[in-house]
Amino acid sequence: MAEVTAILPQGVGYGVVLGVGFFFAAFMAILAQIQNRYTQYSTKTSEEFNTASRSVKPGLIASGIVSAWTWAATLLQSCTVAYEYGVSGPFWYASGATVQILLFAILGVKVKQNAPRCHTYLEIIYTRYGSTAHWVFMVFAFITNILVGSQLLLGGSAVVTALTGMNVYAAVWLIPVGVTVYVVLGGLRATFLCDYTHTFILMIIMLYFIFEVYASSPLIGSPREMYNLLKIAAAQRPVSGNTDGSYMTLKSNFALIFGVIQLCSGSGTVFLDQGYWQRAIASRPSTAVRAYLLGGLAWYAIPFAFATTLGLSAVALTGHSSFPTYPNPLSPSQVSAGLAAPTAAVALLGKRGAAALLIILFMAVTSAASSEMIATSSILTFDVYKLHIRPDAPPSTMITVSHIMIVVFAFVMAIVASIWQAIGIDLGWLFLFMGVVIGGAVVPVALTICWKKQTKAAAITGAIVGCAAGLFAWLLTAAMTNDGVLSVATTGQEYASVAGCLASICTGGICTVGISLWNPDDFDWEITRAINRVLDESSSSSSSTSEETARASQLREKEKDPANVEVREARTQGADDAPLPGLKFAEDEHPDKLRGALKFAVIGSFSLVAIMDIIVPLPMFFSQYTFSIKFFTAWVVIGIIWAFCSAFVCIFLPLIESRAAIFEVGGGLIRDVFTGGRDHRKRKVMAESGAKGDA
Ligand SMILES: NC(N)=O
Repeated sequence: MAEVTAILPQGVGYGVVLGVGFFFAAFMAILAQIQNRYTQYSTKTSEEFNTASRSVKPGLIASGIVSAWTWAATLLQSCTVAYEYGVSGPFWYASGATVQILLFAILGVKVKQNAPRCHTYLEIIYTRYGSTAHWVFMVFAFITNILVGSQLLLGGSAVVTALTGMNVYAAVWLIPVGVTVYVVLGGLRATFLCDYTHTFILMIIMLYFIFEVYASSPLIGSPREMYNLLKIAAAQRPVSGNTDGSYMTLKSNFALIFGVIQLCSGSGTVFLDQGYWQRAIASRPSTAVRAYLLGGLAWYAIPFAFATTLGLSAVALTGHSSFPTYPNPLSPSQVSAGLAAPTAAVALLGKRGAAALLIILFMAVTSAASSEMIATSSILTFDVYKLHIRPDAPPSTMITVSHIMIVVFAFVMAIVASIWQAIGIDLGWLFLFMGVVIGGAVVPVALTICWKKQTKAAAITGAIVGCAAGLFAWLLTAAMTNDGVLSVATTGQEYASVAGCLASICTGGICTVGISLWNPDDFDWEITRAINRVLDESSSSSSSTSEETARASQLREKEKDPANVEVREARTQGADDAPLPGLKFAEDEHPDKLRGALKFAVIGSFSLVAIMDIIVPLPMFFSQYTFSIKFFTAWVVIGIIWAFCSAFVCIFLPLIESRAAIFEVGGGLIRDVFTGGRDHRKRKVMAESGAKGDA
């Protein structure tokens, strides 16, 4: 097997992992200071730290969704399937994993309708089904976060090592360091802002690769040349299961199987990951749907355009002397480790390509890892510590626990990734395995917030039986298709994985629906609507810190201004740990008002899913169509236009929406520069004296 020799010095690996990590930590520290000084939101309150005061606008939520859902695998595995199956690989990677984000728009509205003050989806499970179900689903939630977190580190470290020669364990342990610091410093809102900058950089580098490959590279430089090179590749290395072995057809049996795996496993990694619930919780009620639909559509372009660029470049350039393993193709283990994208980047652009790939990957890994960290920390804080250890914990303790749990989870991610590395599990294997183990809990979790007839027994049985059925089908298929041999290689094959994923998700769904219909519940949503309402109404007393009381007073002052709808909305949604008594639903939070948003979510998400997963691909699959040069060019151009639209959503929309806040912060900074901070101190003293007067 030809090795991929490190093209960059080790120092660059350490420099990116530590240097860029600490740069963002410092950036986050500054952002948190600015937020605390110039806005009404303080990172020192646990509501703000964990829910961003439920006031974030759709553009920033969409950019946060894109950043959380852009894993190392989104860049690497999408290129792997492009390398293995041709154009259908990126298509199924993107179409299979956008669906869950689009459908989550429905859960986003449901959570606003039925549990508007929850911090985690597990609080809803606890309130509806009690302690046993809470523990069962907490295990599924932790497995999801640990699998995703460790997979991020595994994929990220494999590429850092391949490109720079950095020790793989050093990469696994050092990548989370900077992220931990910045998440602890900033909490959820500042994490969104940091995610925004990561996504900004990621989009720019993706567009750089696209233009290099399809416009300026002397090796490819146009869709026509790519088309010709892919034709030559198909003659030399035909793809098994594709029409005529072509790389330019959606009639690809293994890509279709991969698409089904992607659909199932993506459902688990979205619906069971607190990170996506957290973004719905952080949204304004009226705009959660828009944020998820926009986020899903914007994310689609990343695997689709990136892998249609670099994954296909790897196929096209495998026979070129600049390819790192020339004259050999990548070995199966190199493909499974995710090396198609870095080898293509090196073949195209040498050291520049390696450096660009290293940075884009680091951006993806760190921003997705930050989402996993804050999500898991919220579960450990609200569901383990608050519910089961210290129900009367004051806000100041909750915030300390949140910080500690972020550090704990960083250690867990690194330990588990090191174990995978040591026992020879790579990114590809883990990617195919995840849906098998967590799929059973998907339908029970979704129905907990959507269906009043689901019973506790049905939810628990569905999740556990689904998981068991998935594991059984996975191992049985691996054994049956490999003469009884069970190994990492045989259990990492597509047939075993698709059997396990389908068995897990379908058995879980059938069990939970069947048992519920046999003896249905008639749940009263008022019970989950009351989650944290009592806490909100009573917590203005002793448990609040003086800063929180002062902040409550500031909010009361702002609230008196008839123009300040935003502050009233934040207040009624528990924006602070010390709100006023007698909270009511905000206007747009009332369940009846959200019916229109729900209808929009259902129609929008189902229509888009039908287009992406049925209407476009299936006729092209069954007609066995092989792309003509014109069709391939149009395919590439659509990818490029989509990438630009995504860049607009992720880069410009948050700026446009937040212009008032930017001016407010900018005004505060300018005032401070000209008054030496006296004006700010005066306002603070006034707010604090107002707070004392109120107390
Ligand atoms: N987030 C994914 N499935 O790339």
